[in-house]
This record gives sequence, C-alpha cells and structure tokens, in this order.
Amino acid sequence: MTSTPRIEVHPDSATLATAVAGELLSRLADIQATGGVPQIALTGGTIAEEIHREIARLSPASDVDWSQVGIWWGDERFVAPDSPDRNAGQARAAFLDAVGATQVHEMPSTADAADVDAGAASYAAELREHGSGEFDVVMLGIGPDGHVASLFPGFPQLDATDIAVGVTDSPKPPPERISLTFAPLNRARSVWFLVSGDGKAPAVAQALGGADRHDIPAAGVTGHDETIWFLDRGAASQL
Ligand SMILES: O=C1O[C@H](COP(=O)(O)O)[C@@H](O)[C@H](O)[C@H]1O
Repeated sequence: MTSTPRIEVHPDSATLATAVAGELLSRLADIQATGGVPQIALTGGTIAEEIHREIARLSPASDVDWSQVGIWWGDERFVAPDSPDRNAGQARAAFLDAVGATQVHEMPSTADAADVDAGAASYAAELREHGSGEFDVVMLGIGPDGHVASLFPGFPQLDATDIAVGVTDSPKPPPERISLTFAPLNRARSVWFLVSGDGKAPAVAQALGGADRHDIPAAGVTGHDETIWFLDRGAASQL
C-alpha cells in the first residue's frame, strides 16, 4: 500500500511541536499496549528540537515506557561524538536522557568509524540485525532545497541501493554525513514530515506537487500505511 499524503497545518511552530509530540506519544503507547516494541527514526534540525522538548514535557503524563522503544536516526553528521552538530547529541539533551530511553542506536561518529562510508556500512549492518529498519514512525525534516535526511538534490546517494550511505561534500555543513536511503525510509509504516517556516514553503509545494525525487528528495518518501505533512502556516503558505 502506498499512502496518500495527509496535510496538517498548525498556526505556528509551537503548536506544531505540541501536536507532533502528542501524536507520537499516543502511537508509541498504542503499539506498546499490544505488546510491541516500537521502532522510530528521529531527525535533526530546528523544528525537531522543538518537538523533542515537547516530548520531554508531555512524556511523564503518557503511558510510554521509553526503555521499550527502539530509537534510530534518518541521518547524522559524521563529526566527533561530542560535537554540537550531532543530531543524536541534540536529541539526547532535549529528551532521550530525560525520558530514560535505553535502546538508542546512534549513527557512528568519527570516533567509531575510519571514514564516513565505513560508518554507513556499520549502521546498515546494525539495521539488518534488527530487521533492516522496519520503522513504525520515521520523522523527517526537510531543507529549503527539498533535501530529506541527508539525501540532497542531484547527489548520487539518491540512487543508492544499500540502506545507509556516506555523504561527502554536503551543500549544508558539516560536509560529511551518514544517511538512510529511500529504500528503508519508504518501508516505514508512518512517515511524518515536520516543516516550519515560509523559507521551506516552495520545497513543500514542489514535494507535494509531485516533483522528481532527484530534484526534491522529499518527494521520494511515502509511508507504507500513512504519510503526514505536519506544517505550520509559513511552510504551508504556497499550497
Ligand atoms: O542537516 C539537516 O537538516 C535537516 C533540516 O533541518 P532544519 O534545521 O532546516 O529544520 C534535518 O532534517 C536533517 O536531519 C539534518 O541533518
């Protein structure tokens, strides 16, 4: 099944963050109530940070047992483990440490792998050990250029066949990154795009307008069961 995208427009980034955090907690609790261990993939970026803080705030009132949630990333910056550029460091500080997540699968840093390709191969192997990334929810920010995870317009990684790839010369710093490819992203049950601000409105409109994924990579990802675009008014302003 390929899902038709659903679009949810919120007045601003704060209400968007609260809505996504609440929806995530409710999904996780539902899966755990049936005995499942949900697997989710996080994103980095500005709206993700707001959402992560909201998850930390709302989590104590939820039924989610974070020790029984598998945490992965859609992309990561290949830098030192303590670099402020790490998506994982941001998520740990904003909510993972506070909620007590223990099944945390960070993408390799420069301390873990000889180079970015070795890091990607190692993450792909870790994913294969856990079912090749059958995610319940994948959250994805997008860039003003339409990039998603670290899949950038015109880059060779858009046609990669492995499940994780190394990226060099990223147009957005830092230059070296690890990214999941379209294959695992498109196997996710739910894909949630998280987009805030009118600077991203053209990319949102093009992605939803059926652009080629080589031009607007966000156009190339849909969830198996659902695809939701969580937007604020700015991001939705060209729809
Ligand atoms: O570099 C990245 O950028 C995107 C979007 O970030 P934002 O700050 O413009 O919201 C993010 O989705 C990705 O994970 C990150 O590595």
